[in-house]
Amino acid sequence: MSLLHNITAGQPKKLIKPVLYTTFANLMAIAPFALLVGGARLIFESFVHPGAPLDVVGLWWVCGGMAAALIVLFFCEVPAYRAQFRGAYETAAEGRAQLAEHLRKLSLGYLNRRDPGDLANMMMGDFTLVEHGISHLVPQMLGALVMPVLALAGLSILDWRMAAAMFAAFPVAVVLVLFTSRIQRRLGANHMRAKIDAANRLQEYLNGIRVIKAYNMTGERFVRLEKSFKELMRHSIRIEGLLGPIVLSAIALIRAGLTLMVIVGVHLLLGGKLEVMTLVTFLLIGTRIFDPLTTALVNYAEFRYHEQAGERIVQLLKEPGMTGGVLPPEEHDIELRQVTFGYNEQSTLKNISVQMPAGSFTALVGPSGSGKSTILRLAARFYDPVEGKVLLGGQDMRSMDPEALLRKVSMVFQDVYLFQDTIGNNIRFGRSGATQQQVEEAARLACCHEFIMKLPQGYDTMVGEGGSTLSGGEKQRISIARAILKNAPIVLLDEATASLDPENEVEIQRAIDHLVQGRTVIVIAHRLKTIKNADNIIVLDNGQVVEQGRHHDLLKREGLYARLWNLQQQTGGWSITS
Ligand SMILES: Nc1ncnc2c1ncn2[C@@H]1O[C@H](COP(=O)(O)OP(=O)(O)OP(=O)(O)O)[C@@H](O)[C@H]1O
Repeated sequence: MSLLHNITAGQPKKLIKPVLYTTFANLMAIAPFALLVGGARLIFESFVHPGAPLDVVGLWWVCGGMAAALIVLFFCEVPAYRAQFRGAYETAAEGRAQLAEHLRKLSLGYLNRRDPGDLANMMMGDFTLVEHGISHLVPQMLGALVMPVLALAGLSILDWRMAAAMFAAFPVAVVLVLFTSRIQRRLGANHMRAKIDAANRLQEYLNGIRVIKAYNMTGERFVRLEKSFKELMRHSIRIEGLLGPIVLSAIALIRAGLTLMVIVGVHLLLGGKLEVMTLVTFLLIGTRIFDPLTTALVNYAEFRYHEQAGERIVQLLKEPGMTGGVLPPEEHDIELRQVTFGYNEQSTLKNISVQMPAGSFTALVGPSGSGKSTILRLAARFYDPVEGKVLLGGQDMRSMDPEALLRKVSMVFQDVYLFQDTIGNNIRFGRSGATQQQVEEAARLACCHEFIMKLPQGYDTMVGEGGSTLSGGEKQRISIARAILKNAPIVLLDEATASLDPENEVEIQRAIDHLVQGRTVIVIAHRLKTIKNADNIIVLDNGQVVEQGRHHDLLKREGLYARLWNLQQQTGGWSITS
């Protein structure tokens, strides 16, 4: 049962229709064959009993019956075919959507631990194997067994000795194939790993193709990619090379049943212990019975590999998402109370306690790697702390529904991601169902309406994947428009670095001013002049709060903040001097 559960990626009910229809179609497929045996018996009757007239009427009935059976069979096979493919594609489509939904609920910590190639392969490759399992393997395997099982029952009644000879080797073949299961599991897992590694290498190669070209590293990177492809080839050859001969041996054993049956049949016939008609019946059925049996056997071997793909999906679906069902409160002050957190064994934040009152403007400052982005991620509950609590309105965020919580938060990051969709829809992502007027209003406040209107199709202009067709400043402003449209009471902002030109900088600053009005705002500040008016500046160093207060107070202390401030005053940005 767990095999069927796995191969359907947790939806075994989807097999009911395809299996029932296919089994019925296979039952119907026996009718013409049974009529053929009947016809042959009529013909042989006149030879076995010389002088007996040929039953011409009976033969015509057989012919008519065969024609009718063919028509009935056609009308059985069409719905069977439809049920198989509908079942397969429905399962894959629903399963992919269910998995995508589940991924959204998992913590970023879990997703970070998994390779992106692994998840992409699961979404596309593993579900394709599940599709094939439902459309072909399981219905064909079970359907193929209908004829041999009925034949075994019928022939055993006709002559048990002949039936025993016919199926003598079958149990041995089954044991042989079952024996391969464990080897196949190990080889299948290795093959799957090699496939994921090749997908990761390919993704890395494609993502980094600009850097590869710029540094002329084509050769070196390509060697890694080529190596992963060769490794995949090696595992593919190994899985086929080891399992192929075992499955072929099992097939040979099954087919040997026909020879054994003929030998036993001739022996019994010569000894006068078997009628000619019985031998003829066995011969006729024997030639037809071994193909479905070998189909079932080969399908079973393949089935185990596909089952592993489904099992991976089932395991991921079992992975618990972030807990909490309580709706977040209407008070929007945020507090980190004695929080310790690390992405791995190392602690990134060490026993931090900070408060961000509702409606206040808090700035996070500190050297690179000091933990600023990590605090933002905890405030949005992308992760839960290892120790301590993150509180919203005095309540532990762990108890809150993560999705309801995210509805209260607008985020603007440095690395803006835009979807391959129109600019209008990319802004509407902030609030689905927003009218065109509302989208344009948000775009105006974010200082991007003008440049959008200059584009060929205005708000209907398509954006390349990740926003590749727009400049950094333009993408930033679109993401601010998105956040303005969302109109959430909490704003988390990773301020753009000094890489923007002065014109863009002024516009983005204006857009941000609109976004943060009257909200609880936490900003990661790279340029300290932008946070001079912050209500509280939290200075981090190596995962700890080393100072906090207002700009002038911190300057007076002459600590890390004052040093960073003086440094920025001196440089004002980097330049090439020679
Ligand atoms: N997803 C992650 N997995 C593992 N370690 C991470 C991850 N993200 C950040 N880190 C590590 O955590 C530490 C703090 O990172 P964080 O991004 O919070 O610093 P930051 O102060 O925002 O840095 P920057 O100003 O350079 O963006 C760093 O040592 C970083 O390497």
